[in-house]
Amino acid sequence: MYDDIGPDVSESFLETPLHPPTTIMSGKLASEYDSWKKLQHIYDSERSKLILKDLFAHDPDRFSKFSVDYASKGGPDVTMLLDYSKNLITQPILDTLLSLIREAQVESYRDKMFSGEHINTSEDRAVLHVALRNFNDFQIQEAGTEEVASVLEHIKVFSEAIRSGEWKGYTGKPIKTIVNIGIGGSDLGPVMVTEALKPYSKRDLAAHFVSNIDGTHVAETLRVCDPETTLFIIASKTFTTQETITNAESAKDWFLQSAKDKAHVAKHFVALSTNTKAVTAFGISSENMFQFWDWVGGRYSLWSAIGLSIALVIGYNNFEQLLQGAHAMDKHFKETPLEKNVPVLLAAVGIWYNDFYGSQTHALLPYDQYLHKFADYFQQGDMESNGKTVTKNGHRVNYETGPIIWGAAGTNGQHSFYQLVHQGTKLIPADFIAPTTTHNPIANSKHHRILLSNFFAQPEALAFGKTEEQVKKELGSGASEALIKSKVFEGNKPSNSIMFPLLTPATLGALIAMYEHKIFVQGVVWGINSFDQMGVELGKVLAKNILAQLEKPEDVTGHDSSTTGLIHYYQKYRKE
Ligand SMILES: O=P(O)(O)OC[C@H]1O[C@@H](O)[C@H](O)[C@@H](O)[C@@H]1O
Repeated sequence: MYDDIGPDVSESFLETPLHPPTTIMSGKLASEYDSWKKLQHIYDSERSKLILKDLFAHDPDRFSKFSVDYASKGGPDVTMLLDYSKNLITQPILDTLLSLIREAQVESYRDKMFSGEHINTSEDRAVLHVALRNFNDFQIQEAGTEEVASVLEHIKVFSEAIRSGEWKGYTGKPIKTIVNIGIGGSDLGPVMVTEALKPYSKRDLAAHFVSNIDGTHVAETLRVCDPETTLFIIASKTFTTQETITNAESAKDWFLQSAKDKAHVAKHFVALSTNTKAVTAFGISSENMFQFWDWVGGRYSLWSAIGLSIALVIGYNNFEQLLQGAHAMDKHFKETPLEKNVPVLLAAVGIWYNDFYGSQTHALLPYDQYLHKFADYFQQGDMESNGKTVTKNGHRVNYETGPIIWGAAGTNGQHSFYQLVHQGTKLIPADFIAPTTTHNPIANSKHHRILLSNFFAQPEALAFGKTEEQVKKELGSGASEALIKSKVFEGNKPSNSIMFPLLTPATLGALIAMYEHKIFVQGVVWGINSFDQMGVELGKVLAKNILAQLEKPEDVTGHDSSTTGLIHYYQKYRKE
């Protein structure tokens, strides 16, 4: 049944809609909106006046005007500060950006998403990751949403059985190691969250994540696993993804070399999927399957059964806190006026740089080692969602869509790529993210104070720079012109700063949901479908074809000379 693994079976292509999408689109390109034209005019005529140094000098209240104190309403207490004052905006610019968001009917699309309308038009699906963390609050009409609570209960019971040692492996020993086998959305969320919430983890339960088809990934992982005490979690929405199924088969072969009897698979393999048939065919019984639904997009799925590894690592109660923190952010996004709506504001300033300043990238810079996978996670979250050139109506856009997302945990980045951010030729908007309090207050929190001093200093340096006069004064007479120029920081580089008291499960939930909704808002403005991923298909199709040609040089046909040459090189030098 796995003959057709790979090219044409990703979640995007599984169910091509046979009937037209239910949502009627206006068909306008973003650049046709009046507010877009107004923004272009403002950019052309006022750009030279948008100097952060002057904007701050002329308005002592700039910080309070351009910052929001987020506080959760209901659920666990979460507070967060968004300071967006160090952006190249004025109140009229922000107002116009918000008009653009209104003109694009973001509020109406937001409500459509929350009510379960099929806003993923190309696949005719609802987009309901918000239903996974809803706790019976919003009214959502979609088949499957009524089953969310029972899947959470399944996760709870199972994770407690594993964590307490009640669940035993085939030789009667408790589980000591879990291995999540998945890729993309079935990997990045659990990896990022389990890293981020390490202080809440059960330290004597080792967690590994295998994603890459490169045999090295699974081989190196299995090297440190004991088949008697290892649980494999096969995470795949479609359960047809080539990498995941191949890795899972290899893990099963490795396990059976020791366990011998296939009946033991039930104690050591569970599946997280929407595809019961394929899970059963793999040899995992439906009792050991944690269900989710086609309205959960892969990159929005950590809140679903895909989060099982998270619940195992941090415990079910903490997993639920993560969901509740996200739910409170959903409420904020749904109910707060645009002017104070954190995801909307992030989206608005992002559009300003992406579409008017021509910024190509956006950096996520968490000053928290636990968030070291945050940018990796949102590379998929943002770039797979908004990396599109065609609108929902099939028109080619004549503006930039999703930014390139990248970043690293501070202060490491400062010693590598910050040089270019400060003095390079590109404008790189960045989000600086930090907790006021650390989980590791070693040396009387000295480390954290140093970390935060950098967190405060970098946006300040980016915004205000260092003038030639300042450099001259510092260097004194005799310094060469070239040296002086090399030490000037032009400044006027924009950033957001996001702070919260402590990286708790609920805070992390809110932070992730905040970025999810930012991505949503931008996608609606650009008129694209943020919830399919057709762009990942072509390479898979070509790879399937090439895989069948790898044996003999004479089989290699139908390629350009470069691809043919590369395959021939492989065939000449490979050693099996
Ligand atoms: O969970 P699955 O079905 O194995 O899919 C994994 C990933 O597969 C990729 O092809 C998709 O681009 C991702 O969006 C998805 O998360």
